[in-house]
Amino acid sequence: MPSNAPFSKMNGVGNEIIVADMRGRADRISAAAAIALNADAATRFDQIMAIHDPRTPGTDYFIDILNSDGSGAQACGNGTRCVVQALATETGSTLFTFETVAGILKAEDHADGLISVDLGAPRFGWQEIPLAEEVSDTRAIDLRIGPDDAPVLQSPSVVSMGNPHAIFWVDNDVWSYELDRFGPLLENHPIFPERANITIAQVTARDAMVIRTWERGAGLTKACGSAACAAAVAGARTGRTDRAVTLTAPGGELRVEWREDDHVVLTGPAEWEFSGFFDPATGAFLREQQGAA
Ligand SMILES: N[C@H](CCC[C@H](N)C(=O)O)C(=O)O
Repeated sequence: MPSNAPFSKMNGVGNEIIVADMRGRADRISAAAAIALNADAATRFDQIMAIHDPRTPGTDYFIDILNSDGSGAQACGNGTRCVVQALATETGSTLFTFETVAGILKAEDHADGLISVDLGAPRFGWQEIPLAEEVSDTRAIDLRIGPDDAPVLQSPSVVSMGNPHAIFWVDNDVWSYELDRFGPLLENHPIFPERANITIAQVTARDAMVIRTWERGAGLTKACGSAACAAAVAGARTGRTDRAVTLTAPGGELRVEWREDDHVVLTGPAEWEFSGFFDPATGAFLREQQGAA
């Protein structure tokens, strides 16, 4: 039976992340293990970032991403920053190239303690997001919540950052919308065959917005990095904002730049909380005592 694997509980502006060290082993973290870890208050998480040995020359590691419901995700910006911080502490390197199921991404640990992740180019085609039916303009799709003549949320911009996102633009305070009630309906709406991450965004300046996200497979989170990227890109694409934006999520601030070369770069902090060992098959874990050898 494979032995336990080391993990660290971390967060990226409040996005709860478990970084699991699966290097040197062939097994994968099971959905059951993810669900068990999420059921314990000490290890409750939004995503697990599992670091595996590299599969492709030129990449440092392969990263598997699991949501707290056990499903897989293709991208996780905040989690990638946590991975960078863990690996930078271990190796002293500051530049990393990761492979995920969505492709290759590069990340950098800056001297000021912030970490940048290049999530690559956004995709706007309806098949790429994906949507269930042909939509010619993904800047605003026909989808609403609430009565037809007085919708509460409507006409989201949709974009893939490797994973599917819908951004609903709102005029009022983002806290005045019942995202916990609408989130599950929108995440699972038939227009999204692979479900979607749902964000409400209030633009407050050409370079600033406030966001809240209901994550696919994880529910309400304090921040979602790829959603911040999707919101910034959709803001610029619809003429609401410039291409460099500071986004305030419930857990803190993230900076996103949609560069002229089409790459989207997310910058923010990462924070270590505690470490331990867990069983990737069952999720049973032991917390490392601070100061223990
Ligand atoms: N928290 C993550 C995104 C997780 C997305 C996941 N919920 C999905 O199923 O796509 C982030 O910082 O980008």
